[in-house]
Amino acid sequence: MKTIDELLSEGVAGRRVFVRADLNVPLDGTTITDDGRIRAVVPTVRALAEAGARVVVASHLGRPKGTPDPAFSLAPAAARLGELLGADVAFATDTVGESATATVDGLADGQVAVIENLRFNAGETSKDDAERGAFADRLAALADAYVGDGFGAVHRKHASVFDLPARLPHYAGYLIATEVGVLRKLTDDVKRPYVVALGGAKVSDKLAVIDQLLGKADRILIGGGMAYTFLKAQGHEIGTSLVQEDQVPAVREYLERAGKNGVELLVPVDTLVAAEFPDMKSKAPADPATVAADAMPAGRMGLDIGPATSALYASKLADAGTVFWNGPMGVFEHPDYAEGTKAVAQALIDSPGFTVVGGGDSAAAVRTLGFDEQAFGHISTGGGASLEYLEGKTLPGLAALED
Ligand SMILES: Nc1ncnc2c1ncn2[C@@H]1O[C@H](COP(=O)(O)OP(=O)(O)O)[C@@H](O)[C@H]1O
Ligand SMILES: O=C(OP(=O)(O)O)[C@H](O)COP(=O)(O)O
Repeated sequence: MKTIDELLSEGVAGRRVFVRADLNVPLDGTTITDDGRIRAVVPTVRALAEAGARVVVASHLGRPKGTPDPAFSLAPAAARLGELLGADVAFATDTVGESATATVDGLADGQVAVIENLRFNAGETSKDDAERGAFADRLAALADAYVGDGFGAVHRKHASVFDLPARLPHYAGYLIATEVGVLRKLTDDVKRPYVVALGGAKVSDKLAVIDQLLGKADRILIGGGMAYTFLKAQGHEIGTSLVQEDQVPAVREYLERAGKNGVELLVPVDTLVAAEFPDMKSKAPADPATVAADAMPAGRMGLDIGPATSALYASKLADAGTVFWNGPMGVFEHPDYAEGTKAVAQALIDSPGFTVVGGGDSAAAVRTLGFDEQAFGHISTGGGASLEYLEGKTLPGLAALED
């Protein structure tokens, strides 16, 4: 894999360099609530700009449906990137249209532009190779070289991640190099017990990862929106909680296999429930009840792990040699559902082992809940990407950067 340092040594002055970043940051309206992913790509963008490149930064944000949707505009991220760089950053209001072409054509050496959300185009995420390829062709017309630095998206076989690097001289950016360097430690030299904590809302993606983790981890702690598919698989009532019905049989099989393999696969013993998902705007008190995991009332939604589960999970982290945590334990953005996530974050800090927190929201959680980033071994910008790396899978966005 060639790195950005090789590109810099070849000389980039006057060349248009496409940087595929992951600027998928949490937003409250147009306010960025955690800018960690933007800060993470600054070294790459700054190095290119200082060397005189015309830098074209691209990313997805959220999951728009292949068509422009102002709620998912990258404009706030572009503005924040400009603040962090201490320079004007141009913004194209489309991705491969007139605005993008004019904006890139208007760049002087050393200037930076952000183009609009890649996922405003159906070609970005299409499963059809030709459709993705056609979109990648249009992206390729904007640049002379490609730097892959969107680590959080390298597990996606998307046009800007997988197809575009094949069309341009391609290099790995500083963030990808750092992330891979750290995660390699978790595959090559894992100190045991190896504990993986999983939560969050991308239930389908993350349930699939457990299959492989059962052969690698000593303990797997389940929380967040994933937990209720497990409780359902155990035959419990889960009310209106998040669930991945089609994966219930697979989860049942995981529970059985964990028992046979001697892996501790732990699910919550208690949970916080409420009548509805909390109002994130007002953050009004939600008044949840704590119930045993096998006694959830119908019509209620599980929104955090309960205190007994927090204590149990803390005890399972207390002697860990290695910890990987992806996915908040509850809807931490609301103060009434943040305790489980806080407890697990604190347990990682207290653990003697090497600790890695991965994922856009998990990283945002530890920062916005007031934890010191330095107290963790590594905070990764990738959740699903890190998990799939740890699974041992070939990641499209890394494979595409190989020579
Ligand atoms: N019980 C739950 N029900 C619904 N959403 C949940 C639950 N627990 C956690 N979440 C949500 O999961 C989201 C983060 O999920 P995800 O994107 O999978 O994590 P990451 O970005 O760290 O990989 C948070 O916004 C949080 O509110
Ligand atoms: O937020 C992301 O992943 P993560 O939630 O696993 O950390 C990445 O930006 C990938 O986004 P996607 O899961 O919509 O492809």
